[in-house]
Amino acid sequence: MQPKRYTVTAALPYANGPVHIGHVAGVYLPADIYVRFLRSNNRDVKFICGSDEHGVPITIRAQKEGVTPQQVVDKYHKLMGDAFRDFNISFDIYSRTSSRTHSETASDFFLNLYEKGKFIEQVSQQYFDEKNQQFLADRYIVGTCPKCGNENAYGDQCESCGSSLNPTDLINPKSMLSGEKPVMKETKHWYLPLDQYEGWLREWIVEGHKDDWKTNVYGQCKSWIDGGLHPRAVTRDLDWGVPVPLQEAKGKVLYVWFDAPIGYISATKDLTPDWEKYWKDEETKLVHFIGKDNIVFHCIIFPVMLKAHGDYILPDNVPANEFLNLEGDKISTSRNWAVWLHEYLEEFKGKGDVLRYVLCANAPETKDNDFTWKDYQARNNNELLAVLGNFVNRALVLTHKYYEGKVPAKNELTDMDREVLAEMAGYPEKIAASIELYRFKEALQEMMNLARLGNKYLADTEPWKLIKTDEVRVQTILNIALQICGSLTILMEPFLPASAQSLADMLNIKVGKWNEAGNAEYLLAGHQIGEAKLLFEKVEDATVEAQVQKLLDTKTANQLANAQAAPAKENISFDDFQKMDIRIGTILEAEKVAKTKKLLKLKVDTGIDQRTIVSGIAEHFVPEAIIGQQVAVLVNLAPREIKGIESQGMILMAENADGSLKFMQPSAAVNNGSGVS
Ligand SMILES: Nc1ncnc2c1ncn2[C@@H]1O[C@H](COP(=O)(O)OP(=O)(O)OP(=O)(O)O)[C@@H](O)[C@H]1O
Ligand SMILES: [Zn+2]
Repeated sequence: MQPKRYTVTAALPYANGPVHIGHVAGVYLPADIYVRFLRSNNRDVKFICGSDEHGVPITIRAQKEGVTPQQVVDKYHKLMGDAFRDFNISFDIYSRTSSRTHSETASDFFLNLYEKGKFIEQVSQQYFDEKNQQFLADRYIVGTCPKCGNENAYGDQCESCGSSLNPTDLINPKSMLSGEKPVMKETKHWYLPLDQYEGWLREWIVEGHKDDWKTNVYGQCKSWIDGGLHPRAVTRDLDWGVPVPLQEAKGKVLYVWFDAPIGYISATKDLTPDWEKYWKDEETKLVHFIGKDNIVFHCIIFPVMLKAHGDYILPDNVPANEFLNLEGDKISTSRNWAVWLHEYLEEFKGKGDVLRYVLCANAPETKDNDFTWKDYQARNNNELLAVLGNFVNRALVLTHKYYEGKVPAKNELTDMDREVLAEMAGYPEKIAASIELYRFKEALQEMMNLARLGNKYLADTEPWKLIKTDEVRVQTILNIALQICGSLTILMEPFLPASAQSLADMLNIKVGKWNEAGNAEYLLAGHQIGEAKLLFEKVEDATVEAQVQKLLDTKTANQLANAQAAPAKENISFDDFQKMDIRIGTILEAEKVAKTKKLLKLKVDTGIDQRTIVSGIAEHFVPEAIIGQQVAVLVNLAPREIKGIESQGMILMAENADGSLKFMQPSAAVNNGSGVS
């Protein structure tokens, strides 16, 4: 049965960095496609999102940058909101959890559960930083992971092996604030007894959603439930967050994962006075779009909160995606390994839809996927441009050429015409079926198949040849081609909204509703179409090469930033050192050793003599550029034959963390032969 209305939420992005393509592919794009589709079907839908502005990573970032947490979230809230808008993510509201409405709503929610006796209160020993007089929650504490030995594991999670941890699991715990070893101190917190809901969760998810939830989501939930659930603290000793609304809880705030999902509710309140209909009426279908690391919060913890409250509906589905990687590596905000949405939109003006297309076609729906610039280029050039853009352009240009831009009449139909029209009529339903099942990749493929159908139809009928012999037939062919274009405006709109609008402008029509797609009379004979423009442009090699270079630069910068000096070698005696005869000499000649990549043959004036040295530095220096430079030479290294040349000594080099080589040079010119000691 069709629901009366929909509430669609997209994970609240964390306001400690900009939006990247992983976020988009995982969450915001599929959610937007779904919502646009629902709107096109005249369904009553509210599309809800906002920034998640609480939690320890925000306060840590603020401390690092020497600003207030509010300044951090203000900056990223704006950056993210603007990027989503410019990318045509059509939220009905983009709110934030530092808003007044939100803190009231989250507070009330907590109190409601508190008064119903839904929490367990527990006093326990927790780490405390004596120097800063503060309890150390979650990421405020680091130490060695007991599972994998990573020395920088956080109090709540090890990012190296993915284990979820408690602060007390860490070996050698250290405060992130003072760097000191924390002490144990008593503190009281409120826990949500998830274990008491195990039976209910089993019934609701394990039995109830076996068939309609995605296997990756269902599997994760089942394994959590099978593994046994434990009470989870919903309060923290912190000063950044929604204060716990109890007298005895001064200085404590709600745990960020307790308050964030309530953010969906408070955002809806900010959107409409009718908000309760969207959260409390059984005839509303609630759908959460998220990435895989949020599954436990949206399928277990938040539903338990809603259930404990009692007034709210539960999600009908949580179509979580797996992760998108970038050029073979995990996307990471802290390592700057990402394609940032706002940067893309700046550098690729007017090409938002190309990214939407690529990220949908390659979405991590059932497994982790990889974004590469090569794939971006190929999909743009071979699919968007060659199939969709090309078909539309041909249909419009020919209509202008033969009929002054007026839709020609549909005359007598051939069998082929009838088949093409029948196939076209089937697409709206086919695409709808895929979208309703959250299979957006498949839906996009079907939309492109309609463009392929149009392309093939024109290639098979060849109106540009027929025009000389059978003009009446050409009228019919172009009429049908234009009907396909008309349907495409509607069917591509959820995926490529800006291009759908451009195409509609060219056809001089409005983007219609879903039920108008597939109609063989969508454009009436005689209708004047507008100017034909190109929907897509070729992406050149140089463009993607520049993007790849940008990523390589990031990699190098990371290597340099994270470089650790190699451990010291064993001690040697002064005599051992004295045995080495190191002199300053001048390079007189330099040339590449034939048929090698790395070797230069150098002639060096060592002050003692002029000698030949073969050095593996050809990838780092242009021969002509190093002539005349003074360098340090180990002159008593036993001679050695390299590629048939006798090398008499060694040039000393410093190797940087990025692998580049630099000469060891005196700070001012000295006589050749000067000893180094
Ligand atoms: N690479 C990715 N692929 C798919 N989904 C992602 C990816 N990274 C984040 N997401 C999802 O995007 C949503 C918002 O992410 P959130 O702001 O919580 O950042 P995050 O997971 O901490 O990412 P990051 O560490 O890269 O900033 C979440 O639902 C998350 O699962
Ligand atoms: Zn680990």
